[in-house]
Amino acid sequence: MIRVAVAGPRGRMGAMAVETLVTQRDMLLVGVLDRKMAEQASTIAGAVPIYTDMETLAIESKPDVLVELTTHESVYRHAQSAIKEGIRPVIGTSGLTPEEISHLEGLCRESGIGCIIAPNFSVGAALMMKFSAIASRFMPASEIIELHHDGKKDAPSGTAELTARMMADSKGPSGGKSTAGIPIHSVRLPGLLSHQEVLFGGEGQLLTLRHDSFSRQSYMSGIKLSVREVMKRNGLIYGLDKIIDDGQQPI
Ligand SMILES: NC(=O)C1=CN([C@@H]2O[C@H](COP(=O)(O)OP(=O)(O)OC[C@H]3O[C@@H](n4cnc5c(N)ncnc54)[C@H](OP(=O)(O)O)[C@@H]3O)[C@@H](O)[C@H]2O)C=CC1
Ligand SMILES: O=C(O)C1=N[C@H](C(=O)O)C[C@H](O)C1
Repeated sequence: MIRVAVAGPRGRMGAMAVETLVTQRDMLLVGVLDRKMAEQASTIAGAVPIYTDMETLAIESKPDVLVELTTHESVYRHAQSAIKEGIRPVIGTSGLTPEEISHLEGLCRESGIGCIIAPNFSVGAALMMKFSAIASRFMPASEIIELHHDGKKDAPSGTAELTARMMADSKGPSGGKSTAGIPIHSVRLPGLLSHQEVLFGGEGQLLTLRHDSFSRQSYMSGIKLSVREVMKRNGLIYGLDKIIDDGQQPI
């Protein structure tokens, strides 16, 4: 049994993750981390206790894995405390800086535990990133347009940042390692959920790679896979694409 905790259980993603994880036969939801207790309850999803600090959650519920789905303001703090408590983070929250990711990588190495940061848990988005990395070797002039619902708090999206990083890495040293070379445009509108286009311009041609999430269900398989995989791995993995082997069964 993998003992799992979820941070951000009242959120759009966290609530769906709780619903999904409680149904998994090889997982036990042992606690949730919220910043306030629910109005009149100290448990959710049956009898799962609600905690307001990581240390108490760690001591009382002893999770193996923390699924982090809060905000860019709290994810770094939660991830650091989890690793220090020997809890393996599966981070879906966007907004970690490159410096914060490097620091978490060091903490994981020191502690000898795994951590997965997946700015996008949907398999389609992971494939879009892989294909974009390949395309950028042949068509280096490119720009990213990410489009999200108007409730999204951060910009640019974590998906766009990882896509740009993978594209820059794939161009080799001359392409640079920063995302700065690849412009990212952010659109926030009601009616949208999560969408991204990567445009590659060439002489008399345009290649467009596009991914759309129409429902947050698109992320649930990736969350389940990440919880299982983080138990088998050591060190920090950045991107769902790194844990989807070529030729593997559809997730
Ligand atoms: N990796 C992926 O595939 C996906 C990632 N995301 C990312 O996941 C994150 C959450 O998105 P979404 O669910 O839409 O956002 P929501 O705003 O709906 O949910 C965030 C939740 O986190 C809670 N929260 C904020 N701070 C804390 C804290 N310190 N401790 C505990 N809980 C806290 C909020 O509580 P309160 O209501 O009190 O503010 C809220 O309930 C975002 O960063 C988003 O970009 C989203 C979709 C897919
Ligand atoms: O806030 C969202 O909704 C999403 N956030 C993630 C991101 O920043 O890339 C993943 C997905 O795009 C949905």
